[in-house]
Amino acid sequence: MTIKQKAIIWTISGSDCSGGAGIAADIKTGHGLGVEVCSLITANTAQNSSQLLAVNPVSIEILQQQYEVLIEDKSPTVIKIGLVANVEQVVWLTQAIKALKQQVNGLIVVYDPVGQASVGGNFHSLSLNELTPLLKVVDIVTPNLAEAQALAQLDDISESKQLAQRIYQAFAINAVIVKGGHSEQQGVSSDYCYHQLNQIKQDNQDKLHQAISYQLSSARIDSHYSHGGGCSFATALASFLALGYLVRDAFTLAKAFINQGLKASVDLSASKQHQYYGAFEQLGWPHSSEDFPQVVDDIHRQYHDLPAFKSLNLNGKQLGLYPVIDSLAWLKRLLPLGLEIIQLRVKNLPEDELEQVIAQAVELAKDYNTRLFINDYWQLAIKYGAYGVHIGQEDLMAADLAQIQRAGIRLGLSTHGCYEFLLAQQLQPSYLAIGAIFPTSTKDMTGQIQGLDNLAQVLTLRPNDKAKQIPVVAIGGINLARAPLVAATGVESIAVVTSITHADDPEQAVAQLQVCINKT
Ligand SMILES: Cc1ncc(COP(=O)(O)OP(=O)(O)O)c(N)n1
Ligand SMILES: Cc1nc(C(=O)O)sc1CCOP(=O)(O)O
Ligand SMILES: [Mg+2]
Repeated sequence: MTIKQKAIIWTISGSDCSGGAGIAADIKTGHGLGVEVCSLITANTAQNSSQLLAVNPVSIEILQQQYEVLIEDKSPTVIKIGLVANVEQVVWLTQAIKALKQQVNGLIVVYDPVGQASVGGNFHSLSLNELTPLLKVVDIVTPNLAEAQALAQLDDISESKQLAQRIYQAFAINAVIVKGGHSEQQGVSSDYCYHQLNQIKQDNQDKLHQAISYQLSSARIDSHYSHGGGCSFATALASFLALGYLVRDAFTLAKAFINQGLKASVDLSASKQHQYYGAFEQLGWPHSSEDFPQVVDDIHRQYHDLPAFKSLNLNGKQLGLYPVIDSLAWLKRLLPLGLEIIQLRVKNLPEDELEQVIAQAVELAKDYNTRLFINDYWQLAIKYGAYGVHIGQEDLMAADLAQIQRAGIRLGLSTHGCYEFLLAQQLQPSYLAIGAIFPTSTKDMTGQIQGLDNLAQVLTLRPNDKAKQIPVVAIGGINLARAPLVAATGVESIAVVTSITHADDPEQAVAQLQVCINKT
């Protein structure tokens, strides 16, 4: 058996003697998510379910000792900072992070700016001015609404978006996630992330403008067993980042982790007569689709009342092998092979030639029972009555989905990770593609390689009721050796380019790949 080296995160925060928050929450969270958690304790807090009695900061000397032993053989991938107790600690921590960033390539620092205890009382009396040097070296902050108002210096604003933007601009923070757990919004908990895709802390300021935002929303779950929920969110986020997830996916998984824990806490809450403030339940990797949030996005605001796209009408058959080819010659060669689906993916053809190719492709496919999807060119797909169109995430906003729907042609959507998968699933397309499963030479998919575990994970994001599940296609780097592993996840279809177009015998490659995917 090979044992995989675990990713290491450091938590730099306070100890909570009641065991619910701080270091205790961080260790339970990280452990359940499969990362190794090392701790640097900043303070020993005396608290229980009704009061915060004392915060006893540790000295800089003790912090330095913890740092020195850890850096020797437990270098972190991600650092999560929680309670920082005084100005001396801010100064020390700022220097330590600067030094670590020189030493550890790609280090990410997440700061959960805990200020007040939920049972009342302050953890520190640091002013914003005093905290600013630290804020300027961290990459991600995860304030709740009150903490965001303090960081943004906008006490009368309760809109997460505005607060996040202000914090982002004031401190050049790579991602600001404003948690909605304590907001006044009726029945809904909405978390907002303002994120700059390129790492500005090691880059130039021009890129400040390329920010993108993500909003996730769930039904509010009220539980008195939520002590340490904020720490757990930040540590879950840090753990998912350490495991290699992009910010948008780590954010989504962390929100699902919190929903899962809060739901488990509800029963415990109910069993207590009075409002005992118990510890948040850390239950490991979130698996149930019901714990995952809704993605709130402009595209959904625009299309919230659009009905589901037409189905692929498989009548119990498996979608199977999905060749993606780039010419009429390939289409003519593959159509007679009895495939359920083929995609024409043409790049860089002059406009008039492109239109001719699409028109002819649709005409050719009419003599076969193969579903022909046109990649990218949705207007031409509608014009020539193609069976369907495949659209990528980058083209989603520009495409007129209502027009595609009215034209009665099917829609396939690309996704890369759980955030995009949830977003696309809400649009109810005819199929969902997920990639790139493996590295591929066909397209630059840097940073978006899913692996088999992620493929299996997104498949669980579909509703439990099989009849309501949208078929999923796996794509990217799939060859004959890997196809059985992909098929074993239960995915309905595998899409391939080079495994067919670069094969010595493409017809044989089709037959062999078909066997792999249709066997399951
Ligand atoms: C089945 C399938 N999945 C994903 C893609 C990729 O589409 P997109 O993201 O639009 O990228 P391009 O193919 O246009 O480069 C696909 N074509 N088919
Ligand atoms: C076109 C494409 N889209 C991907 C995605 O993940 O969205 S991966 C990919 C390339 C697929 O080619 P091959 O089978 O040669 O690896
Ligand atoms: Mg495309």
